Amino acid sequence: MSLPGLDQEASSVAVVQEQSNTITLKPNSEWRYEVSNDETIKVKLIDGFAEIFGTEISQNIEYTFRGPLKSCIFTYRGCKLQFSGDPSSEYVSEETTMPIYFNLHTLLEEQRKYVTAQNLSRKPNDRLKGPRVLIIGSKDCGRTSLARILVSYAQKMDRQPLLVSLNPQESAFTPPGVLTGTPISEMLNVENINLGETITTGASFYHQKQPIVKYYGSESLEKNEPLYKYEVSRLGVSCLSRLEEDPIVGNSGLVVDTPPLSIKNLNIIENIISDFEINVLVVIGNERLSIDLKKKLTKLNNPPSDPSKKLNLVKVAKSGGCVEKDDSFIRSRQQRVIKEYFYGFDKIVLSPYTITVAYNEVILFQSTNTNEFDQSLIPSADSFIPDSSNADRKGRSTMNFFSRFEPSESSLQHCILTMVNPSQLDLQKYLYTKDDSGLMEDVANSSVLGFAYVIGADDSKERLRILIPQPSKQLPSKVLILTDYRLASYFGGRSVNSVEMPSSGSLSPDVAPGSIKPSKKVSLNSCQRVDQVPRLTKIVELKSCKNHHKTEAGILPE
Ligand SMILES: Nc1ncnc2c1ncn2[C@@H]1O[C@H](COP(=O)(O)OP(=O)(O)OP(=O)(O)O)[C@@H](O)[C@H]1O
Repeated sequence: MSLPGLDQEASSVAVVQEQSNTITLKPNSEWRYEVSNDETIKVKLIDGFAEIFGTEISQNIEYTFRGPLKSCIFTYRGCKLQFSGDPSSEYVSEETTMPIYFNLHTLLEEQRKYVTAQNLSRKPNDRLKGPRVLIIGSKDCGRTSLARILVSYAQKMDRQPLLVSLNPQESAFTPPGVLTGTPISEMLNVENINLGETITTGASFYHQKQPIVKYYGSESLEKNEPLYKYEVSRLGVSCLSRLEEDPIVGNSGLVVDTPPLSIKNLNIIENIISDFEINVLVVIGNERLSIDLKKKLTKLNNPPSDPSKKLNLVKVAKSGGCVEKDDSFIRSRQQRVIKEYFYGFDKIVLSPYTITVAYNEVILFQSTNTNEFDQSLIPSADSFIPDSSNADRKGRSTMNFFSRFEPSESSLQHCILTMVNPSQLDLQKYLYTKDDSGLMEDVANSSVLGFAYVIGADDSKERLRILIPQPSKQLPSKVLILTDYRLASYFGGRSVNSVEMPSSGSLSPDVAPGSIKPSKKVSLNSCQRVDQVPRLTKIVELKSCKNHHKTEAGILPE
């Protein structure tokens, strides 16, 4: 006997639990799941199309997701998933913000098309740049997820955008504590979201990413805000020159992910806008922040003479799936990323190298805590202009971003160090002198070569045992900078019995390269083409649209 009304309700739910581990998703719905620390779930797409933060997953390939993890699998057209393992939480939601994010992608793609067409008739030094997008919002509002979605969709359209991560707590493609800029020319690794494959991880199924990495060393912006701004500006210079030199990347633009920022961090936001020549500022789910930013940025900036530098503010909704990442979740993920940097994971096993170096063979720096030095030495925000003119460099050289320290067991045991390469200096002379003039600035301007882990420091023998990722009898660089990250104990060589590589499988993307033809009439609730939207005259709010219409490529939100 059935109760009146219940049948009707049951048929409207998006999920049908056919077996205990099979999930059927209706179009435009997502399966959200959480995996606890050290737990693993395996998921297979057995029918239809699905994606993880914009990256397509293949049918009949088993994907392994290791905790701690909070994530989702979304489908535009409906799909059937099978999973094994024990997620700590899992449910299906139809309240997705993906169509909104897709609309934002369409808006950016329109701008890329416009820029590509314009650049055909322009000289190399006069080329326009594709959209430069900055994503901001409060903690856990989904900035990183949106950044991944936007670069993945762009990559599916055969673009090569730069993914810039300015959040040292969760650096992209590296261990934490650094700022990165990475050209995305191939799909992202959905199983290993933070790290993925880089050139240090050897042969892999996924295309290896080659980030440019700048040191910051901490996740607290307050600890050394001048250094943070400085490194952001140096990364900005590198990223913009990549956009200028490489026409494919230049037409594709860049997407900048940030730490949680509020209106109190206006100074940092303004710096990022100028350092990366941002022209699309996306605020996630924070009405107050977008209104405050509109007021402040309109007041503080005169309209630029160059129309391609106009700044447009776009407000998008926060996904209901975004979950708060507590401190223990963040720490466990960071520890896992660091271990994987040295040892790889089940599918790509790495063998790091242990070397021994004498205390007097290395030059060690640590980031200065700004609370500890003379505030009058901090240059004003205006001096962090991405410009390498001599006057500017001279001004900065008075700034002590770093302090040198002597190696000892108490200061170095189990610490993570970054290796930087100030190549233009005769380092030998700095090994035996305390005069750091010239060295500090060179260190601040260098890129990070890689990371090292101090297994042990022996004060009696004055020797360090260091783990490095590449085969070498000596350190690739004698200049090392301390980060705030330590591992509780030496994690030792992990033994892994089998090395399994996923077979390639054929991809049938929801958004196949070149297959989507954005509707000529992109109806985005008052959105105009990004480069035509007047500067901050109106906050554009992207909304999802319930109606869909068929295109050659499939379903496209109207
Ligand atoms: N639709 C969704 N369903 C399930 N989980 C999601 C969804 N969107 C985001 N998440 C998860 O929510 C968490 C927060 O998202 P994300 O890391 O993108 O936010 P953030 O704003 O970058 O965070 P932070 O402030 O820590 O930098 C992440 O673990 C992410 O995987």
